[in-house]
Amino acid sequence: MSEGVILKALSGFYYVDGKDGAPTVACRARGRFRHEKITPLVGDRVVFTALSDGSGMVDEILTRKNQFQRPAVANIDQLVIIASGAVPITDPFLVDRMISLAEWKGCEALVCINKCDLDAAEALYATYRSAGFQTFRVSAETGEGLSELYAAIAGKVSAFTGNSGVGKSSILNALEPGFGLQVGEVSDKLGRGRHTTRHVELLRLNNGGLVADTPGFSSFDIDRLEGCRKDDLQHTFREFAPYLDGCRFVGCAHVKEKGCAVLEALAEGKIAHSRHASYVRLYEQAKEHHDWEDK
Ligand SMILES: Nc1nc2c(ncn2[C@@H]2O[C@H](COP(=O)(O)OP(=O)(O)OP(=O)(O)O)[C@@H](O)[C@H]2O)c(=O)[nH]1
Ligand SMILES: [Zn+2]
Repeated sequence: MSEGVILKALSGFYYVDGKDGAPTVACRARGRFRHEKITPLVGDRVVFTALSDGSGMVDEILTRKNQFQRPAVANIDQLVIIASGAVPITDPFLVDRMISLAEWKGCEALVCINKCDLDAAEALYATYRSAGFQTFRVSAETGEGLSELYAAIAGKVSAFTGNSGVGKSSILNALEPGFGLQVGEVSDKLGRGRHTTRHVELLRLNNGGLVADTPGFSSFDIDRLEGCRKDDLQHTFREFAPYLDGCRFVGCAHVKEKGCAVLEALAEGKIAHSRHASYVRLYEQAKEHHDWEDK
């Protein structure tokens, strides 16, 4: 028996990495997973048995560190959130929602601003750096900044996400020329075919990292932060942490309360306005959702 990672799931087969250059093994899952209603996921760390015909059998799924429903992946170490100050300009709210999702699921959030050859996006860069995130400025076009990004994903399991046309495929191709992912004009990509279900796959980098190929913001399960209650949300904004104990009222929502230490920090410029605005928007969503759900 060996240990490996599921890189791809397709038609009942799970493609498990062959460590140290050994070929990927196409495995079936033991029947008991079906009886126990457990579906192996891409990213799962598994124990498998190689069979004499070259195929294999997944015997055991090791405990997951986290899991996402859309795309269906497990054990993501970090979300690499790609943004751009050039067309198509990224709405910071979408970045903040992804960051909260990452924090909620227990993975690191990295912010990577692409298309710096066209626009350096100083404000975005300053916002995320000062909020305490690893923030990169890159250009898939010129190669600027890519070596820092490459180093940050070495040895980790990363999922790249970002609005359509921001350059996710271009960055991955520039990092690993062997990938040959399809890059398109923004307008071409809006046509038919873009909405067909895509299978997630983990791609292996030469630096030991694995990356999930490019799900867009819309395909990540971010419509609502699954299970994240309005009172939990404050903890997904890491730059609020130093102030959370300083509010006058226990259970302060940090929206418009008197004596709120978060709002004071906002007024003093210690918290970015766009970040707090995203918090308020997510807070309202969480409130509505759970009011509805609790009835
Ligand atoms: N100037 C410039 N153009 C870029 C850069 N990165 C990507 N592009 C262009 O932006 C367009 C979209 O790039 P993609 O890599 O296909 O974007 P994507 O994020 O993978 O898009 P989806 O697959 O729709 O989610 C292409 O025309 C790229 O050539 C960059 O750093 N600078
Ligand atoms: Zn407060």
